[in-house]
Amino acid sequence: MKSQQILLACATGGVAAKNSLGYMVDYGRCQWENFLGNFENPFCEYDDPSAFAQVSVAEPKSERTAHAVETPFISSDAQPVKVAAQKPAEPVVEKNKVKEEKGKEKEAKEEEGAADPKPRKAEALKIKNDKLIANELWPISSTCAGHHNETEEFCIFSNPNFAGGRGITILTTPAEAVTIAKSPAFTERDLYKSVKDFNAAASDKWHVEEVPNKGMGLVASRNLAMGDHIMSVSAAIMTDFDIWDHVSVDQVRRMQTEGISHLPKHHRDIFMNLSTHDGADSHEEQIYKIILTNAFDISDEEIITRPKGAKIVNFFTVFPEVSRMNHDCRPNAHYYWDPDTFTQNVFATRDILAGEEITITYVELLLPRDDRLARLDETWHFPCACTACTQVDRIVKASDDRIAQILDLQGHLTDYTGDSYATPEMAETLVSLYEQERLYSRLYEAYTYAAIEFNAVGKVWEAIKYARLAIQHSFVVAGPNNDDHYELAALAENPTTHWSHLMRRKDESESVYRSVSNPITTSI
Ligand SMILES: C[S@@+](CC[C@H](N)C(=O)[O-])C[C@H]1O[C@@H](n2cnc3c(N)ncnc32)[C@H](O)[C@@H]1O
Repeated sequence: MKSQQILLACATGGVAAKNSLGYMVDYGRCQWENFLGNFENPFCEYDDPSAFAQVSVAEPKSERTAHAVETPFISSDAQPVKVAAQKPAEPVVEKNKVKEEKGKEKEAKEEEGAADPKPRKAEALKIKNDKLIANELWPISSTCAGHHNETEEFCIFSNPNFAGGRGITILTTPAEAVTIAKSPAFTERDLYKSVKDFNAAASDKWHVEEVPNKGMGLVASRNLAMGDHIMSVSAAIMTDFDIWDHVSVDQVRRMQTEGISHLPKHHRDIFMNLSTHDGADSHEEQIYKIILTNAFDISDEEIITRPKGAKIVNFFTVFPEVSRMNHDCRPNAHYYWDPDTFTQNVFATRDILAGEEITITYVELLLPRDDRLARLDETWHFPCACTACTQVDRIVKASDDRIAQILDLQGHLTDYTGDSYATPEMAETLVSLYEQERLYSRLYEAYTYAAIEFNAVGKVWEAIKYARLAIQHSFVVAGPNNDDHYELAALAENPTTHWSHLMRRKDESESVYRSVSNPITTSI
């Protein structure tokens, strides 16, 4: 399963990415230096602040539907939407490689531009055109900034009418603003309305209250059952990751502050109430630190109106109510991003009692206790006080041993070659281990393996049972339209035509297991 990647960043600049299966990549403390040498912090790229162009203001107001009060629905030729699963967390090394390549591309482009000024002119014209269109589509589009050597500009785009008047602000390029404004959440009347209804759902299910040693937290107001919807929340502010490659940190901070001022008061107040982790000396610093402490990493990968071949853009995104959830190494809730509605959706991964805190994880959970503690300390600077972290040594060791066993079993179960030792019993052991470890948001992985392994030896009824369980659990952590859903539904419906059928059966003539070339997409 491809799954959602989030970024939650600490007030002092720590950033970590994780996907909806709890697979987390810590980028570490990324402020002005390369932490652990594994994340090239865009903040560090320019140390000469004068290298940045001064602010420019977008086209005159007459070019736009300034402060439109009418709902700005835009006609779209968008095709019906398929919400695919989300992007898996990129291995850090890969991310560095991408960045390196990006740097080389940039250099090559610069050389090209120096030799022949025409491409640069054409690009500038295109950007101007994008800007005009973006200004038409966004009721408020204001300050722009960029590096003086480049044509790339980043601007503030706000729509105070989005989600029934809750509003949204996006800091990105004009081209990306056009893409977003043409996506279903902004163009389809029913979806647009449902975003309002989602936000209104705050609720008899949960409330915010002070939680010992954690600041504020989300607490269940009534009993919730596994799979219950907890909230769906639209974004307050989305900041394009690439902005730090082109705009100085100070300028980004000013733009974020201006962007927040464009939000309607109600939404702005909820945002301004969020945690800065350790306080702030000015309004601008408060906004900056709120974003660092509370942002999730959202990808536009699944926005279907994205032009073919266009690069994928990631955003630091704050969904204010969702950010009230504190971390727990054995959380009882999980979330996924729905690009159709531009909402972050939270569901219970187990039964939750009234009065219990509702929690998510900020880090990869298939790690020994000490590694989890270290990551949380390095990245968020808080000592994790959850029950899994504060047990006596003997219990911690038993838990660490189970984690090691889980990783070992996964190694076998993801081996689809003829040499694999994987068996249905291994998959059932994995189910049991996840239950013992209370890692409920990962159960569907184990159910998926069990479905495949039983089908692989021809036990179709067990395969159907586990495929159905996997579907039920994957809804909770990745939404109803995740990629694996279709695969698992095909398996549950007709196991004998599924690629996994009899996959592990011994071939009598060659005495080897049959290997497959198209294993299920589960990325764990
Ligand atoms: C996204 S916010 C969570 C909500 C926050 N507690 C509030 O008051 O709004 C993240 C911050 O909450 C605190 N926090 C989250 N989980 C915690 C935990 N398990 N233990 C201690 N502090 C925690 C840390 O200060 C962290 O920087």
